[in-house]
Amino acid sequence: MGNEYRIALAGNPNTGKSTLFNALTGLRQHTGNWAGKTVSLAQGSVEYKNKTFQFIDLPGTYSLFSNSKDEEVARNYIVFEKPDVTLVVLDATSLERNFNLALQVLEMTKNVIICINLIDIAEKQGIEIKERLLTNRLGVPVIKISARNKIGFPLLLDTIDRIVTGAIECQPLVLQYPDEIEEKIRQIEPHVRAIVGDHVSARWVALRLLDGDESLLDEINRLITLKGAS
Ligand SMILES: Nc1nc2c(ncn2[C@@H]2O[C@H](COP(=O)(O)OP(=O)(O)OP(=O)(O)O)[C@@H](O)[C@H]2O)c(=O)[nH]1
Ligand SMILES: [Mg+2]
Repeated sequence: MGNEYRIALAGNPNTGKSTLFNALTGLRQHTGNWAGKTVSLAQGSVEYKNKTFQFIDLPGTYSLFSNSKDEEVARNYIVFEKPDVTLVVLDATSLERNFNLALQVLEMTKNVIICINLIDIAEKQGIEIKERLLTNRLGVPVIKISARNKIGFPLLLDTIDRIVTGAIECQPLVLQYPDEIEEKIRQIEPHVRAIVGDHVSARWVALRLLDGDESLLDEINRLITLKGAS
């Protein structure tokens, strides 16, 4: 299945992930105007340039730590299932709040596209979004879309295609923490890398360990045990 790629949709609740998913895949997954609607992972595919893009609609979450089952589901999918590309869907009318999750995803995985959705509403409100500047700052493609009006889809599909073929190489911004934390990361990271290898970002795991994320440790333990048994 060399021509099949998995594309995950992540984002805050109510940013239009399921609307985008339905519009792209033609599947009629129920969407609603309230938070936390998506609980199971809907999947649907799109054929594009002799490739199959398998889209996975992740639950909407405000962060990707271990605060809830939904956060764990979305986080585990991005980190351990390793989709070929992760789309982060943001609400153009509340970018500042939405970027919190986008920055978390950039710490977790490399191949990311930031989709700034609800651009129709933002334009009506006079909000100007400089996607080129954002692309340069974040090191990954930033695309303006309107899922409901199917605006921006050709560029989005083409950008996915160019990432999976290697024509675009994402170089996500590495967030710098205060010196004290960076020093701790430097101490922990090599030990983490010895355990997780290149499969998961060692810097991200080190940060989560510093944060005392025990649920993540349990998940890594579970995966190592499974791997050892197979
Ligand atoms: N005006 C406008 N509304 C949109 C657009 N995209 C989505 N919406 C609306 O935003 C609301 C939320 O959309 P959903 O697709 O359910 O959002 P979601 O991200 O899947 O939400 P959760 O599953 O709860 O995380 C719905 O009322 C959509 O019709 C858009 O481009 N423009
Ligand atoms: Mg949804």
